[in-house]
Amino acid sequence: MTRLSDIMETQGKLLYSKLFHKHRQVEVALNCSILSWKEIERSRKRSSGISNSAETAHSHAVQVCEIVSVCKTDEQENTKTRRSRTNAEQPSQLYPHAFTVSCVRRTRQHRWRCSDVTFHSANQGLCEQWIQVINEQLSLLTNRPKSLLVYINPFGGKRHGKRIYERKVAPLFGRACISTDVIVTERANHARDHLKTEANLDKYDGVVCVGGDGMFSEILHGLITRTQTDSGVDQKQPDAELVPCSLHIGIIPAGSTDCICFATVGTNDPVTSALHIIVGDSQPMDVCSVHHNDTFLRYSVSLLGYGFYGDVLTNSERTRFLGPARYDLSGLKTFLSHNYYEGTVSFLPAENNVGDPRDKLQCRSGCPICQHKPSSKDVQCEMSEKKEKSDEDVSGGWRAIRGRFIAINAASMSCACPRSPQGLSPSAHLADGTTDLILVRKCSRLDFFRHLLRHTNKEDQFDHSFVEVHRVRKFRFQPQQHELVSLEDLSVSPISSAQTTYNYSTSHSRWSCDGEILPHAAIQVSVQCQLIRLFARGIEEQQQCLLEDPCTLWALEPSTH
Ligand SMILES: CCCCCCCCCCCCC/C=C/[C@@H](O)[C@H](COP(=O)(O)O)NC(=O)CCCCCCCCCCCCCCC
Ligand SMILES: Nc1ncnc2c1ncn2[C@@H]1O[C@H](COP(=O)(O)OP(=O)(O)O)[C@@H](O)[C@H]1O
Ligand SMILES: [Ca+2]
Repeated sequence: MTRLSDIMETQGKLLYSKLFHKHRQVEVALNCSILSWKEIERSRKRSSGISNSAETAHSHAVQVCEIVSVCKTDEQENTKTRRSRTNAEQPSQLYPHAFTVSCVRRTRQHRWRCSDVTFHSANQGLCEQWIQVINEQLSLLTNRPKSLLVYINPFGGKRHGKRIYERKVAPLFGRACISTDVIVTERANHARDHLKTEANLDKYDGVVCVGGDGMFSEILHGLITRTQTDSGVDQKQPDAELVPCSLHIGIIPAGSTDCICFATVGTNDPVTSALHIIVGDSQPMDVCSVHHNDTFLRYSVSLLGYGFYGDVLTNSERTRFLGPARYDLSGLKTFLSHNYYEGTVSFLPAENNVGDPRDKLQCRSGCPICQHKPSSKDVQCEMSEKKEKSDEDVSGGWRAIRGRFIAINAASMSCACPRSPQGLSPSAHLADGTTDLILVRKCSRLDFFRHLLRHTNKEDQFDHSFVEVHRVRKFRFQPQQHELVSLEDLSVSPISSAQTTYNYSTSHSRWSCDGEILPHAAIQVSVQCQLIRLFARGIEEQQQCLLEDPCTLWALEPSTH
């Protein structure tokens, strides 16, 4: 059977009608990618040569892929609108039928909102036809999730996770006809364990995490482990070729730092995140696998931090009851302690085609550097070419730096968050298969303060003599001495030698791995390119927002006259 929309498409537009919007007559047109409308009277003036500067404000357009839903307007709503005007000649009284289109509207600072636009008509059949044709177009958008598995951490951040989901997110999912199974976690690792073994993942198009970076880490581990188990891959092998996860992960921010959400969406706002999930955005993301000798420890997507950030996290656990403020208090305490740690960092630099941490080419929506996904074979190939070219290179391209460090940070993404809107490494990429290794050597308190302060403004935090940064594919860290003695032995009783009294707890820091403490200081890290995908699109440039502005889109449309 030929669909109505197929017939209309052969005539250029899927649908075109004169309808009423906000008591004014408008021309409404739909093609396969854009729904647009403009006031008839004003557009006539324009065609007769009268000033058009004000008219563009009355022309609107929305991309079909950013329509959340379309439905018949509630009869009561419609009556209310009509009664609100006293004039008996109001067109909406003469045109009692209506349909409402809900769509994405961009507001300030990368925030999205859901806006309703209602069109009226005298003809009920015409309204039904509009609803049917728009719905047909929406059903062609196959990237949109229809069924989601939602995990809520009720204790993350300010403990508002459940309320945020129920009040701000669930109604939007309902409007977009997305079905959900919701699990409110009852203990730490509940979500991870459920994903690993119990959940029937065939039922879902994605998993939603309501919580902070720690909760995201649970979902990440559950999903990666499950994917490897189902594909027969042993993730514990350091050289295992991991299989990318087929389900997307959505993040509704309800934690303390929420840097993974902030760095992939541009804001920590539950409604914005819900809308990115609804429209089925897709952002691939690198995952670091962390091993101790040949033992698998954890995965990381944001910050692996030894020294300062490891200590901030360790010290903050005791004051978890303070919520997000625990990090500021612990940050101040750690800053005043001004500890440094000795060790050797070895790393395998990335090839030149992925840029440099100081090139100021920030990863944004549609980032060209992240478009090209090198296979592990490509990487091996480029590495061996590099090795051949360098005569003096006897280490397979690896470099080693020994020193005393206040902080060793590996940022696989910018780690932008409200505390640091540009992040720890502003030019790090979400999906280029590399991590930015930042080494902050021993320096004065004042110098370290200056370095920290630059994370809060636009100054270059790498422009210090005691800071260096490298874009790497793999790295290792070996703390000074006693790395083979277990943590418990060392932290309980300091080991004495003839000349020195050695105290593990002051000479070693701990690694913070996306907000979780690792049990070993000696680690090996390898970046797995684009192992997971989020319901996000990366941070949109200002320019991209402008292009998607309704007025601009209308100007691009062919005339309907
Ligand atoms: C002088 C002010 C300096 C401010 C410097 C801010 C740098 C912030 C960089 C944050 C990078 C965050 C990377 C992500 C980490 C998260 O995985 C992880 C877990 O998140 P979750 O709780 O949501 O699960 N979060 C964290 O580890 C929290 C890191 C927060 C660090 C705050 C540091 C504050 C430092 C304050 C120094 C004060 C010096 C004052 C001197 C007078
Ligand atoms: N029901 C629960 N009870 C206690 N801890 C939980 C529960 N659900 C998740 N967690 C754990 O809480 C920790 C912090 O969660 P997160 O949502 O990241 O909040 P925050 O950003 O405040 O740290 C995570 O390590 C997670 O494993
Ligand atoms: Ca990266």
